Formats: sequence, structure tokens, C-alpha cells
Amino acid sequence: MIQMSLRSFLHVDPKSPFSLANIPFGIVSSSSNPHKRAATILGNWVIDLAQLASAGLLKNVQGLENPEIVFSKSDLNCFAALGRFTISRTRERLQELLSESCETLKNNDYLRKCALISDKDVTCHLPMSIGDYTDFYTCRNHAFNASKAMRGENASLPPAFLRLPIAYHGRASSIVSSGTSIRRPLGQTSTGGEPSFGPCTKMDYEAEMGFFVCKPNTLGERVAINEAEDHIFGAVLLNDWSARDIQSFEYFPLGPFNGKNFATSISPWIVTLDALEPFKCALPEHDYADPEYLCMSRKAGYNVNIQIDLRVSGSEDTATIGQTNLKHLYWSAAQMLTHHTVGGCNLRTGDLLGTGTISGDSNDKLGCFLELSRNGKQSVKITGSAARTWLEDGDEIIMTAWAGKDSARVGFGECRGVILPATKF
Ligand SMILES: O=C(O)/C=C/C(=O)CC(=O)CC(=O)O
Ligand SMILES: [Ca+2]
Ligand SMILES: [Mg+2]
Repeated sequence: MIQMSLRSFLHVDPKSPFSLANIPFGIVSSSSNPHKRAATILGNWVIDLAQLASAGLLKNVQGLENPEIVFSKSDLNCFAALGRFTISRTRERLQELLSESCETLKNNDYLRKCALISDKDVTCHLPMSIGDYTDFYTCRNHAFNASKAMRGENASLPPAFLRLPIAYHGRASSIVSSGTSIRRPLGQTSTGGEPSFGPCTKMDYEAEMGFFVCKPNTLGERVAINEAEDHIFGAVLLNDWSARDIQSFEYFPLGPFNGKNFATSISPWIVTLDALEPFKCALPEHDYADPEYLCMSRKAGYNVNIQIDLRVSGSEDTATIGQTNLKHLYWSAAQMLTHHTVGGCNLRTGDLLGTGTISGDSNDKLGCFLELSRNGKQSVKITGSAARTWLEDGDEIIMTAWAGKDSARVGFGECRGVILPATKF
């Protein structure tokens, strides 16, 4: 591994989620160049990787054969498919080029002008072409609270929860990038009697993370647990918007359908597993011994803070409604991936695995309104006179996440979305 100073020649605010210790990957366009292309971000500077490649600064990165082609594409799938080793070497090369001790980019005014763009002049797009999206349900606190909220105080964890990471197959086509507005869905709902059709009245968010697959596996062949992390590119924030009234009527026995398939938002920058490595922590104790195919080091969780803010419709008033942490997951990302493939299902480059809603163990650490309002039974004070049981039209959810100390933060930026009124029906 290359040793370099973790200070850059560029100014980086100590609170920035995008320190030199991070170097995530994304897809951007800019006011001066509308073509989508690959980039990284450092502080408030977006760095155009296609430009660095065409200037020859990314040759000699092991495994990165055609950086100009790979980084000129409108998604990161080709880059991700090169695998963890090459992703790591590329990130290290970028850290070297951006460090204060390296003269190459620092002293090249022309290239700095072409390759460094203010984040204000950039639009971020979905980083990957997502073929398939699977949403897991791996946080014990959430599963316990959601069971009670949906199925009554006597309900307990779903029967398989402690034995395997449970999941449903989600919808990839409606995954949108942060900032895309979310249309309140229409659907059938029932409170016990005759169902009625209309706009969702129990609009919810779910604070999750998503892991992107880099290395695919062959149909019929499972991924061994000790190789699972080689198949994971990195992570993003994920909001699995949920229409709780539509979901509760439709979901027996096959699981959520229209209650969750109308939109899922993700943050734009993929934070690599390498950047997250220093924040590895122990998974919670398991009640049962894991089956052999899921047995791995207990140090497979990540200590990443997650914050959920709500901006109240029609105002600038914003309040934090939840502060949780990725470490609350009962199952690791590696266990999710291995379990997904255990029967021979093939994952492909660009597939996205959602973790499920992440909640801590107290009321200020919950990841959705289903838990906060006990499925609409109690009102939640937001700020000033504003209170909510569910999201209203015009409300905005802003999720952020970060690990690490000031000046070396490894953060995700924002995952935000505003609720638009339902279409006329
Ligand atoms: O246990 C139940 O009956 C219902 C649980 C949920 O509704 C949780 C949910 O929406 C799954 C998810 O986190 O996506
Ligand atoms: Ca979910
Ligand atoms: Mg969804």
C-alpha cells in the first residue's frame, strides 16, 4: 500500500464528509459538460476522472486497462466489474494525486482547471445501472418494533429472523438519485371493511444503507462467506419509501408490492468498503449459532452514524427525527450477499442490496414513522407547532451518514426527497 500524507493541497473543511480518507465514486454532469462521466469528490471539489484519465494520470493503476473508456461511461458498472483489487488501487492513486506531497496535479494549472469542478456546478446521477434490487430486513430493533406496530403488541420477530437474513425482491426501475421528488402513490387500502382506492394516507420513509455488487457470481454457484466482501463495491444511503396503508392490505402472503415499488432514493457517492474498513465493528451477539455457510468473523459490522432530518412542508424548519447507526444490523452485508446466492441465484455487477430499516434501541434512534408513531397511533412533535404521524405533501426527508473524526471523515453526503401530492384519480 502506498503511504501518503492524508492532507490535500485542496482546501477541505474538517467537517466535510468527503475527506482524503474517503474518495468515493459517482457519476456526474456539469454546466460546462452535460455528458455523464465518472468522478470522485474531495471537500467541495468534484474531480472528473475522465479528464484525469485522458491526461494519462491513471495509467499504471494495476488492472485498470482503459481508464479513459471506463471513466467516460454514464455508469460505474464497467469500473466496478474490474473488482475490489483494482477499485482499491484506483482509490489509492487518487489519494496520492490529491495529496499535498504530490506535485503532478497540484502544479498543473491547466489540468486543475479542466478536472476540478465546484460541487455547485455539478449534477449527480445514479452511480450504477441497477439490474436488480433486493431489500433485506436485518435490524433486530426495527423488526421487533415493526412487528408490534403492524401485527399487535403480542407479535414477535418473524420466525426466520434470527436464523437467516430475510429479504424480498424489490424494484430496480424506480430507484432514483437524491433530490428526485417522490409522488405520493395511489392504491387500495382497507381498515378491515370494504377496500377503498385513493392516495396513500400513511406515507413513510425508511432509513437504510445499500451495498452495490461489483463482482458477479455464476448462476448455480454460491459465494463462499469468506469471499463475499470481494463481491461488494461499496455503500450508499438508501430511503425505501413505503406506503404503509397500501402495504398492510396487500402484503399477505407474498410481501410488499405497490406499497414499496413506487420509489427508492439513494445517495450519489459510492463509499468503498476500503474507506469503511477502519470503522469495522462487532455484529450484535447472535442468539443461535450461525449455520456454517454464514459463519464469519464477528467483526463484520460497521460503525457509521446515520441521521434523519425532516424539513416541514412550506417552511425552512428542519428537525432531526432520528439518529441511528449501521452497527445495529444483526446480519452483515457479507452474510446478506452469501445468503442471497446460497441456492444458486446469480448476482450481477450493479445489483443493489438494501439492509432494511436501521433503528437503535430508543425513541430518538428510530428509522421510520411506522416505529415513531406506532403505526399512526401517536403524533410525533417535529419542530415548533409541527407534528406528524406520517409524511405530508411538501415534507422533505434528508438522510446523512458519516464515520470518523473531523478532517478524516468518511461520509455519504445526502439522500433527500420531497413528497409531491398524488396525481388526480
Ligand atoms: O412484520 C410485519 O408484519 C411487517 C413489517 C414491515 O412492514 C417492515 C417493512 O416494511 C420491511 C422493510 O423494512 O422494508
Ligand atoms: Ca425496507
Ligand atoms: Mg422502496
